[in-house]
Amino acid sequence: MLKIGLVGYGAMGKVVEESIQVDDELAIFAPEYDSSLADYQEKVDVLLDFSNPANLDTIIEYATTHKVPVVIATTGYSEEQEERINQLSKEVPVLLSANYSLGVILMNRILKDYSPILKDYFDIEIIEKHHRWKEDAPSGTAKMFANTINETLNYDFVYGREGVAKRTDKEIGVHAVRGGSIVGEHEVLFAGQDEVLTIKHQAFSKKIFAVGALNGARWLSDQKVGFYDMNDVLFES
Ligand SMILES: NC(=O)C1=CN([C@@H]2O[C@H](COP(=O)(O)OP(=O)(O)OC[C@H]3O[C@@H](n4cnc5c(N)ncnc54)[C@H](OP(=O)(O)O)[C@@H]3O)[C@@H](O)[C@H]2O)C=CC1
Ligand SMILES: O=C(O)C1=N[C@H](C(=O)O)C[C@H](O)C1
Repeated sequence: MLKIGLVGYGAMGKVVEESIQVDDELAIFAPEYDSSLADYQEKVDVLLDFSNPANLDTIIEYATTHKVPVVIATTGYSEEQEERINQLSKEVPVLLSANYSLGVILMNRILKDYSPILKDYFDIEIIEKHHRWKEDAPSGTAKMFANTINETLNYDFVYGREGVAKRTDKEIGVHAVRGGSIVGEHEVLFAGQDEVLTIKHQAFSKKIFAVGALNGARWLSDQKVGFYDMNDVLFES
């Protein structure tokens, strides 16, 4: 039985709890459903964080003190925080993904393989859509896609456009839409002359993120100290 220390009991935390309750191999451990790990009376096997970047200090302190692997799902970290997560991975196993759905991980792989070809023919724009309660913009997934596409390009990222804002050849536009209860949509447009190629992922339920992150937690519990992403979970084992 793997004891999951759930950090964050918001919209995603509740869906994670539901997913754990129907799984005989997992147990949830978050006694007060409080984001403060100081209340944990018992050592958990893996921390699973769906909360807020403001919790990072507490997570690092708990993980390093108890030598517990950490699955990070929270998005919106600053560069300085990303560097601290990197340092954390030198002490405990860390799995980080801005999106734990299978479709998005596969889409990222498609973008990695095909953007180097497509970039010679098309302008690239990313559009993400999320629910009205989302705090960070653009989404972690949109940033992941932008970084993947840019691996071989070194273009500028342009976040939205306003006023006189003519596009250049060497930019990737990134656009965030917020409204209603949209679970999560990510679209990458490859726009050419008289034709547009679109690669798109739509999430219809938050369950896909919870299930993916729990699979990641199972996998991470057997790993050595290091920094991992979902490619390691899905394709390297
Ligand atoms: N990687 C992935 O696949 C996915 C990642 N996410 C990310 O997970 C995170 C949580 O998403 P979601 O559950 O929808 O968000 P919610 O706002 O619904 O929940 C956030 C949770 O974090 C807690 N929290 C702790 N500290 C803070 C703080 N300083 N400010 C705000 N909240 C805090 C909240 O506690 P309280 O209620 O007491 O404020 C709440 O329990 C987000 O960063 C989101 O982008 C979401 C879906 C998929
Ligand atoms: O906040 C959300 O809801 C989501 N956040 C993640 C992100 O920022 O990419 C993943 C998913 O799209 C849902």
